[in-house]
Amino acid sequence: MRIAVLGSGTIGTALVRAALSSGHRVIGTGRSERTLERVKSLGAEATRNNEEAIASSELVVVSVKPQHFPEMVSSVSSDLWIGRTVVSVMAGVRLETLRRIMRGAEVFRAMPNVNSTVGKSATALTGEGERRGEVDSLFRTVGVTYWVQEELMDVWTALVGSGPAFVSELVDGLVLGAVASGMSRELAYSAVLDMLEGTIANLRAHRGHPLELRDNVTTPAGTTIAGLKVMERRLVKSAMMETIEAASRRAARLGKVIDEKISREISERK
Ligand SMILES: NC(=O)C1=CN([C@@H]2O[C@H](COP(=O)(O)OP(=O)(O)OC[C@H]3O[C@@H](n4cnc5c(N)ncnc54)[C@H](O)[C@@H]3O)[C@@H](O)[C@H]2O)C=CC1
Ligand SMILES: O=C(O)[C@@H]1CCC=N1
Repeated sequence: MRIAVLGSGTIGTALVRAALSSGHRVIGTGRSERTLERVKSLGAEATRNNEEAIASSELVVVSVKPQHFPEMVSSVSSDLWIGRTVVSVMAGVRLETLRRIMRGAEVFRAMPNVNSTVGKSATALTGEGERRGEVDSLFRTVGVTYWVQEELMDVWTALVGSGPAFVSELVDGLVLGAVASGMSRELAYSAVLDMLEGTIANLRAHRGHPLELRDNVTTPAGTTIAGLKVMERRLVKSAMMETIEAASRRAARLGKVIDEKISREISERK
């Protein structure tokens, strides 16, 4: 298949790589010379011209930032979408919005995460169409896939899309705590990553509630309960809950704002 990736940034580049590794022919677009050179160095074609990329491809991945989407689609002739399969990885932007601007295309949404750059994304997919299998295969090249109802995309975006940033903040906090207690940053960082990997393996092996693992670690009058008391006093769990809710609300808001811009764009075209 011939695949176009519109906006070859962090996620777009991971998908260019994935598509090439699956034997597809790929054309990536970007605005800067640096982006185009990077795409070429991976073995794909590169162009600034989104229309040229769409016209020559069966499957089109839209991986520009949501804020750049209205401007990007306004520079593309609406006829070009007819008969294409389009997959948007943009946060918030709804299928309904995509269908309205890309008449005649079958549209899907995907929400991967930055771990796609190391083949370890968990990607939510939604939408319907004949190329569902090909869309699934593309994202399985960068990790695991889950087909979900569109209603879940905003919270998925918060939990899994933004999740690596939240976990990185927690990792940084743990490392700094160890540094404050006298450990070198380098040793602490390596130790935290090993501890996280082990904890994930343990949670997956036991498949119970995470609090069962917590209780197995927590010795009466021991070290863990001393730390847990601080987490409880500082409302860490509550903060994590609010973090996911805030990010999810932001995804929904972004979708609404982009939908309004696209509606204006369509009425101006008429
Ligand atoms: N970064 C992440 O962890 C995740 C990002 N996403 C979504 O993926 C999309 C891309 O995000 P990133 O890769 O982080 O952004 P990025 O900024 O790294 O990449 C976007 C690329 O699009 C290019 N671009 C902008 N307007 C363009 C146009 N008119 N034509 C061609 N190229 C254009 C930019 O120059 C840039 O290279 C966003 O919509 C975001 O919501 C989804 C999941 C995770
Ligand atoms: O922060 C963002 O909006 C994007 C979507 C998910 C991860 N990064």
